Amino acid sequence: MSRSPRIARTVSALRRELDSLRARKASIALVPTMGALHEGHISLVRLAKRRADKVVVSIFVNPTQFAPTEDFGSYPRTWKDDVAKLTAERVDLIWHPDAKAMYPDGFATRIVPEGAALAGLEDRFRPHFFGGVATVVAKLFTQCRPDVAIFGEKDYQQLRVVTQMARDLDLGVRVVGSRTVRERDGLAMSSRNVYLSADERRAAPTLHRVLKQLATRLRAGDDIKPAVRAGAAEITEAGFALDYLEVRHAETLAPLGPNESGPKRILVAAKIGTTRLIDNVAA
Ligand SMILES: Nc1ncnc2c1ncn2[C@@H]1O[C@H](COP(=O)(O)OP(=O)(O)OP(=O)(O)O)[C@@H](O)[C@H]1O
Ligand SMILES: CC(C)(CO)[C@@H](O)C(=O)[O-]
Ligand code: BAL
Repeated sequence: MSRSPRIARTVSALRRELDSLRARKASIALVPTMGALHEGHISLVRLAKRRADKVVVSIFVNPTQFAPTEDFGSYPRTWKDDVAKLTAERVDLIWHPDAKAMYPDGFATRIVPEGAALAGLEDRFRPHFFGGVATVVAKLFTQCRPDVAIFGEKDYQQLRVVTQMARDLDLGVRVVGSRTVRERDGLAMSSRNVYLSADERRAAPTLHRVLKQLATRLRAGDDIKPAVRAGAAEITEAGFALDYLEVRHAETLAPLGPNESGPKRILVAAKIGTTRLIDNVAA
C-alpha cells in the first residue's frame, strides 16, 4: 500500500515540508487544483512526475476567482477521495490551506493581468476571474517555489495568462500545459460535470463535436465565418446558451487578422441549465 502524502495547511508547515523535500537538491513540480479530482487532474500529476523529482499538489477552492453569483458555495469538495487518489499516485505533498492561511486578515495586494487576460473570452463573462487566478497562482508559486508547474489546456486562456505572468514577473517557474483529458464521447473532464442532469450530460459532447468540425474546416482552408455561425447554431439547438465560440491566435488569443497563418485555437464557453462548460481545440 502507498504511503499517504504529507499534508501542509499553513505556510510555515509548507516551508518545513518543502525544505525536507528539497534536501539532496530534488526538483519540484507543482500541480495547482481546486480539488474534486478526476482523470484530467491525475494526468497533470503524472506529467509532473515525469518533469521533476517531487510532486506537490495544491488543493484550494479560491474564493477570489468566483463572483458572488457563481458557485463557490456549491463547488464540489471531495477531500477524502482526493487524498486517496493522490496517495495512489504517490504524490509527495498536498498543500491545503484554508482561506485565512491564504488571505490573512489585512491582505491587500492583487495581481492585475493584462494581455491574454483581456482577450474578450472568459474575461467578458467572468470579469473578476483572472485577477483572482493570477493573484492566487502568484502566491502558490512564491509559497512553493517549484521548478515547474503544470496546468491543463482545458482552461486554455488561464494557461496563457499564467504563462505570461510567470515570464513577466520573473517567477522562475516553467509553466507547462497538458492536453485535455476527455470522456469517451469527447466531453472534457471537469469537476463541474457532476452538476449535469442526465439530459444535459447527453447534450454536453456537442461542444467538442463542433470544435472538431471547425478545426477540420479551418485546416481545409474553408471560409470560417459561416462555419462558426453554423457551429453556434448547433450548440444552441442542443440546449446551450452560448457565451462565445471563437477562433483566436493560439498564443496571444488576439482575434485573427485577414489570412492570418500560424497556430490557432478554437475556444467555446456555453451554459446548459445552470452549468457553464468551457472547451477548446488546436487548429
Ligand atoms: N479534462 C482536463 N484535462 C486536463 N487538465 C484538466 C482537465 N480539467 C481540469 N484540468 C486542469 O486541472 C487544473 C485544476 O483545475 P480545476 O481544479 O479547476 O478543475 P476543473 O475540472 O477545471 O474544474 P472546473 O469545473 O472548476 O473548471 C487546471 O490546470 C485545469 O486546467
Ligand atoms: C489554477 C487554479 C488552481 C487557481 O485557483 C484554478 O483556477 C484551477 O483549478 O484551474
Ligand atoms: N477551472 C478553472 C477554475 C474555475 O473555473 O473557477
